[in-house]
Parts: sequence; C-alpha cells; structure tokens
Amino acid sequence: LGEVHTSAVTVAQLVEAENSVTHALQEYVKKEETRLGTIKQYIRSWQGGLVDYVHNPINSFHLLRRVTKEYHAVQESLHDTFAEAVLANLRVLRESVQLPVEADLNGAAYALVRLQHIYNLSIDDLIDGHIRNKKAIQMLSADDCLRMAQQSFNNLEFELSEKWYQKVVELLMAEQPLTHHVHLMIDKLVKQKEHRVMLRTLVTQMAKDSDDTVLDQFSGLGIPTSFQKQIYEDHDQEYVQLEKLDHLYSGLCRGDVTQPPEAYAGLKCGYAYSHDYRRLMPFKVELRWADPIIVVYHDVLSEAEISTVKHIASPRLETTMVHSFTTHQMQKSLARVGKTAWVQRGDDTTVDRILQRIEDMTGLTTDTSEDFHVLNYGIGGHYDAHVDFFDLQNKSLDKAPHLGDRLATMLFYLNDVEAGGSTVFPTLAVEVPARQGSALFWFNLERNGKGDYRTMHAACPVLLGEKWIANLWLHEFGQEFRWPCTLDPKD
Ligand SMILES: O=C(O)CCC(=O)C(=O)O
Ligand SMILES: [Fe+2]
Repeated sequence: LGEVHTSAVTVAQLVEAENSVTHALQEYVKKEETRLGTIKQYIRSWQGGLVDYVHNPINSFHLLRRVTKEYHAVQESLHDTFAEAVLANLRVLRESVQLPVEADLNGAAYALVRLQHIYNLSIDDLIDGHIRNKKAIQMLSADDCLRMAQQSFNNLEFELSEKWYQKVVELLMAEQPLTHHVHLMIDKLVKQKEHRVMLRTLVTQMAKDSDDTVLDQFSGLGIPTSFQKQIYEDHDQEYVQLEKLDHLYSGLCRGDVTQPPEAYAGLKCGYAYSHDYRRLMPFKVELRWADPIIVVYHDVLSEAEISTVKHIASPRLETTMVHSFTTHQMQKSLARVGKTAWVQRGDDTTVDRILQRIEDMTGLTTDTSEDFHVLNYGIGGHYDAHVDFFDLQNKSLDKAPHLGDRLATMLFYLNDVEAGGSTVFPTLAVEVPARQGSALFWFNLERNGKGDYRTMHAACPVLLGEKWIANLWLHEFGQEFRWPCTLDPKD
C-alpha cells in the first residue's frame, strides 16, 4: 500500500517539492541551451571550401582563431554538461519529501474507481477530466484507463474493471494511425477477457468455500460490496443485508437518500445550557436522531483552535492502521484510507480547553477518554461502515481496551470538504456533512453497556478537496454517575 496518495498533507508536500524540481530543470535547460548555442555557433560559422583561408591573411587569422580558441570553447562545453550536478540537486530535492511509489499511483487509480462507484460518475466524464464542475488538467489516456482496469480487477471490483477494459479497447481503436503494435494490444486485451472471467470465477468460488474466519476479516479490509455480494449470493439474508447497506451508504453519500420527513418529527435544534456560564454562550445543538442519540453541535471550535490542532498533528501523521479482530494485529487496510495522528492532553493549552469544552457539552468526563485521533483524508479518502465500540461483551480481545469500551464518540470537523466526505449512519439514514468547527456526537453503547449496532457509520469518500477530523472516544469508566447504566437487558 502506498503511503503518499492517502493524505492531502503528503500530496501538498509533493506539490511543493515538484515545483522546486521543475524550477531546477528549467535552470538546467537554460544552461544547456547556452552550451549548445556555443556549439551551434561553431558549426554555423564554418564556411569551408567557399573561403580562401590559405591566401588571405585575415581569413587565415580567423581560421587559426577558430581552431585554437573557439574550438577550445567547444571542447569545454562538450565536457561540461551540467547533468551530473542537476541530478544530484534533484536527488536532494526529491529526498526532502516522502516520494510516491507505484503503489501510490495504483492507490490513486483505485481511489478514482471508488469515487466513480460511490458518486455515480460516468467513465467518459472521468476520462475527460470532469468531476462535478471541476476540470482536470489532462484527460486520461488509454494507458491510464488500463491502470484503472487492472487496479479495479486487483481490488476485486470485477464489473467496474470490465467497463474500464472496454474503454481501453475503445480508446485504442480510435487511435490514428492504428499501428500494428496497437492492433496487437487490442487483440491481447480482448483475448485476456476469457482469462479474467475464469480468474474471477475461481476467486469467487475460493472465497465462497473458505471458512467464516476468513470471511470475517473482509469487513475490516475494504473488500468491495460487489464482491461480497457474489460470495453471499446463495445466502438470501446476508445478500439482502449487503445490498441494502451498499444502497444506503452510497445513496446517503450522494445525497440521493434522505430521511423521510416523519423521521424528523420530534427532532429539533436548540441551545444547550449545561453550565451556568453557558447561558451566556450556549451550544447550538441539532438533534439528528433520538434513539440512539446523535447530535450535531455547530460552531464549537474556533479557527485558531483548529489551526493549533492541525499544527500539532501534521508532523505526526502516519498511514492509518485498523485493528484486525482475526489476527489481533494492526494492519493497513483499504477500508480506511487516510493518515492519522494522536494529539493528547498537555500538547497545548488549546487541547486541554477543547477537552473541557467536551465535558461542558456532554456532561461526561474526558479523564478516561483516549487521546484525540486526528485524521487527514486525501483523494478518495474514506472509511467503510464500522462501529467504534469493541463489543467487549461478545468479543474477547487479547488486550482489553483500557477503561472500558468506547461509550461515546465526539467527532470534530476541522475543515469544509468541497464535495463528499460526509459521515453517514446507513441503518438510520442519517447523513452529516463535514462543516468546519462543528462536532458530531453519539453514544456507541446502549444504557446496559451493550454495543449498539445501529450506530454503524462510515466516512464517505472525499470527492473534491480534503478532509480533516479530530475524534475523541469517551470510555465507560468514570461515567457511572454522569451516565448511569441500567441492568435491564432491553434498555
Ligand atoms: O471521518 C468520518 O466522518 C468518520 C471517522 C470515523 O468514523 C472514525 O474515525 O472512527
Ligand atoms: Fe468511527
């Protein structure tokens, strides 16, 4: 898995480095042009047999000057290429940033395919470089499309992959002139289709035959729903469930699925006064769901606070890992594409102030919470549907999370996302747009401490722009009097 394409911060650093690289090359070209100018001038000024160099003393003088002094300059310029120095310079410039590798290019290609899928983008628009009202600097070539096709195939997105292969063939056929080489390529791609179909059948069958522990892993690894649906096609219940989830997730991300108006009945916006001084400056709260409680606080972080948090987090950003329930290890995953950093109490007074604010907002203690988990999502950055709790009552973890399960999540949005990037709760059909300074809060556990699977949520892929969030997971311990539990299994 590449580590550059996943985060807007790393890509921005790459842009800066590439600016310097291009500038250095420009300087190099200027020097080379001067150098070649000397040689060209030497060639141009030679008139050979047309001139009497032998009997005319001035011409004779010119000749001697030419073969001594001027030739010397040419010789110098043949020796003195600047390429070595430039190369060394470029190496330094490029080493100053984290360089993308092939895997990043593939990751970026797959991100495009995912965006195409979730946001219903047409292949032709993508090839032309159109996303919403934005135009890319270049169209996609047949070669680029081939990468999309191969990447989607590798990522088990078989149907989309075939569409891209089809496009590659179309683009190649339209090439003028249609060379022998291109003909061969088209033939090869068409013949390969059979193999692809075979491979696809084989892989699907293998997955169908594997046991549950393997299949369980799928949820955390970003295996596309289309593939999961194929595996479960004989299991009505799972199939319908997946189909529904997929439909709701992408529908909510696109804004095609919204809550029916009656779902809003009884939900309201208002001002919350938890502390006396908050009467002067109450929190703007919007209740988005009543059971389980999901609320959005508007304008709870200032621009200065946000910039401090980003400033602390930026140098600490690392490729996101997810916890695998099967191997109990942290692993890279296509299910969550972004970079994360931890920011803790004491890093800055701003952090402490925000923690205090969370206590004022929720009435819960942050003494037992985890550190702030800051996430920066880049191209296609997203997080597949998941729950935040560990479900301690049902799953035994080798290392039980300290201080109980994750009772509640407070998610701050640190910037506006140009397009995409909402947080969605598919089973409740709740979609919360990323708005700078607002915070999304919900309880992950039922009152009796059981994990509430209705809180399953996902981060829609970022379509345009980037996305920054800071999460705080509040744990059960310490909340006994603030959020008392019940022993009623139904509660
Ligand atoms: O980015 C989002 O909107 C959701 C992130 C999330 O669910 C998480 O980090 O657990
Ligand atoms: Fe989450």
